[in-house]
Amino acid sequence: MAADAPSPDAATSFDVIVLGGGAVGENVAQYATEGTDLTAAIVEGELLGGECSYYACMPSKALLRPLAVADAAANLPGITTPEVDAEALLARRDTWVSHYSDAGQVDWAEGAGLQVVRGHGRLVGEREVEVVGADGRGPQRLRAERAVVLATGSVPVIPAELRELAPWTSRDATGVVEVPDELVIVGGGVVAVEAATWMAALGTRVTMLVRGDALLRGLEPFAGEHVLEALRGLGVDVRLGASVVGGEREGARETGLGRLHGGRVRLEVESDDRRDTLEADEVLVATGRRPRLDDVGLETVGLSPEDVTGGGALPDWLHAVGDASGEAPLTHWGKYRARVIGQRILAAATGEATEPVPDQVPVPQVVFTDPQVAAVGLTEADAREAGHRVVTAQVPFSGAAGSALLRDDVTGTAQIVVDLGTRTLVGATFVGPEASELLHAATIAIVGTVRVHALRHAVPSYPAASELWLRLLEELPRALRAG
Ligand SMILES: Cc1cc2nc3c(=O)[nH]c(=O)nc-3n(C[C@H](O)[C@H](O)[C@H](O)COP(=O)(O)OP(=O)(O)OC[C@H]3O[C@@H](n4cnc5c(N)ncnc54)[C@H](O)[C@@H]3O)c2cc1C
Ligand SMILES: NC(=O)c1ccc[n+]([C@@H]2O[C@H](COP(=O)([O-])OP(=O)(O)OC[C@H]3O[C@@H](n4cnc5c(N)ncnc54)[C@H](O)[C@@H]3O)[C@@H](O)[C@H]2O)c1
Repeated sequence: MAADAPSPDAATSFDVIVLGGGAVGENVAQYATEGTDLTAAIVEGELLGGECSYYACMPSKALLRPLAVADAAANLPGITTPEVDAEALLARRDTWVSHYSDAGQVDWAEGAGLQVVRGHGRLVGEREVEVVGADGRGPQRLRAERAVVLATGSVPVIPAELRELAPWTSRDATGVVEVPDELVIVGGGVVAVEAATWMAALGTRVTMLVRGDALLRGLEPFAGEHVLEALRGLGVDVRLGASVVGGEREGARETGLGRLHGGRVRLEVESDDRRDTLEADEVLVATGRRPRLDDVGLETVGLSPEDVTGGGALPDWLHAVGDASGEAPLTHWGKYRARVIGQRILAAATGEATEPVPDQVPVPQVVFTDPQVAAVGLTEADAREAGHRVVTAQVPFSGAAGSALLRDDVTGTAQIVVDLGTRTLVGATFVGPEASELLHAATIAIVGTVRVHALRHAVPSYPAASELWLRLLEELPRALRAG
């Protein structure tokens, strides 16, 4: 059973204490102890399983998948188009978030021999942690004999001009209960484009205010262009170069997850030196996230949040992983780093050899819009900026029989970026239906430093979408065909 802080009979000393029981915290605790007698406590202030399980990845993908299938079906002659059933869609979301119960995760943790301590944890000195229960009980003092891991995740950044409006954050969008007739989304990143997709499907009139001139900056420009076209096709009013400079709302207050947070919102919007007023039932802030390190007691050990996220060395007993570390805020990346760091903690305790880790591991990411965007490694621009001499190959997503067969209106683009010196892949981006499934081959090619001439002998099945790889390799200069 999970321990409520403070629990008089709970052990107060553990080999490893993990602050934050998101997917990443769970993984690091598991990898730091598995197959040994080492003990670990996971201190969790909300739900074990964290943001991804209840408020982020799981609910958003539970909402998006039926929509993508319905849209594909609408463009596949031979089957009757399924209709979106909002109530059933939200019910699917509720199932996938286990109705906001973490009982299953607690069972898993206990099965893995991990102690769950409920409450807010903070450092109070070297290897010393204090936990205060959600009801204010405590504090309970815990001691880490070997390591403390900060896996406290991240919080949304809310621009000052919107704070007084009690805006929706991504939690409300994924947990939507009261579907607004009109919604303004501020931001043009991943949360914004995914949320716009499901909110539009639920029948909301969505306006996106994007301060830059493109969506999904940081990815290949063609990715943002495809998604812009798709969102506009769904009826989303995407306004580029538009910034919120002020706003007001009557009765702005927290009313609960996914419920309207007050009366109508009035926003002052600046674009092209013009000011307009925009009204809506709700405003969703999707302007990025920052590591949650303000309230973990770093000052008690002479550290600041910047010391943790800056990439410098931390004391040997302290680690940061996942969103809290300032690295790519993605579940799979955090879990990868958790496996590496967990294994290092275990190795230090047992004398086992540490697993070798390559210097440069590329970060993959999938944006689950329709079409999907899947990218790994460097964009062409980033590769050039990093000093690589590169060549790219680009083909339409419909360029192979298998990818064209996926639906009759296939749009999208596939591109690889190849370093001319090493003749290996340094980046790849696929935009198209089910593009996520093409990505891992690129990740393997980069991690394995496979020369592109060798990839020509990796034969994709016919007619599968992976035949796009053949098209891409054929587009490269002939000189690269020789090893
Ligand atoms: C809408 C949305 C959709 C997303 N979709 C995807 C996706 O499809 N794929 C993907 O890879 N990534 C996705 N992400 C990113 C992903 O959610 C995060 O990268 C991931 O949750 C990070 O995991 P974490 O364990 O580091 O942090 P979290 O999941 O945030 O977990 C941290 C935990 O620590 C607890 N905590 C914090 N401070 C304390 C404290 N002092 N004491 C005790 N407990 C504490 C919190 O309650 C929380 O449970 C999405 C993000 C959002 C916002
Ligand atoms: N499918 C996935 O893997 C997935 C899905 C959702 C979120 N995530 C993760 O969550 C993280 C956070 O997502 P996000 O969309 O909030 O952040 P983001 O960094 O992807 O996008 C933030 C957007 O807000 C804009 N912005 C920033 N400050 C602003 C301001 N003051 N006013 C107006 N616009 C502003 C930026 O220009 C950008 O368009 C992402 O980095 C991503 O790693 C992943």
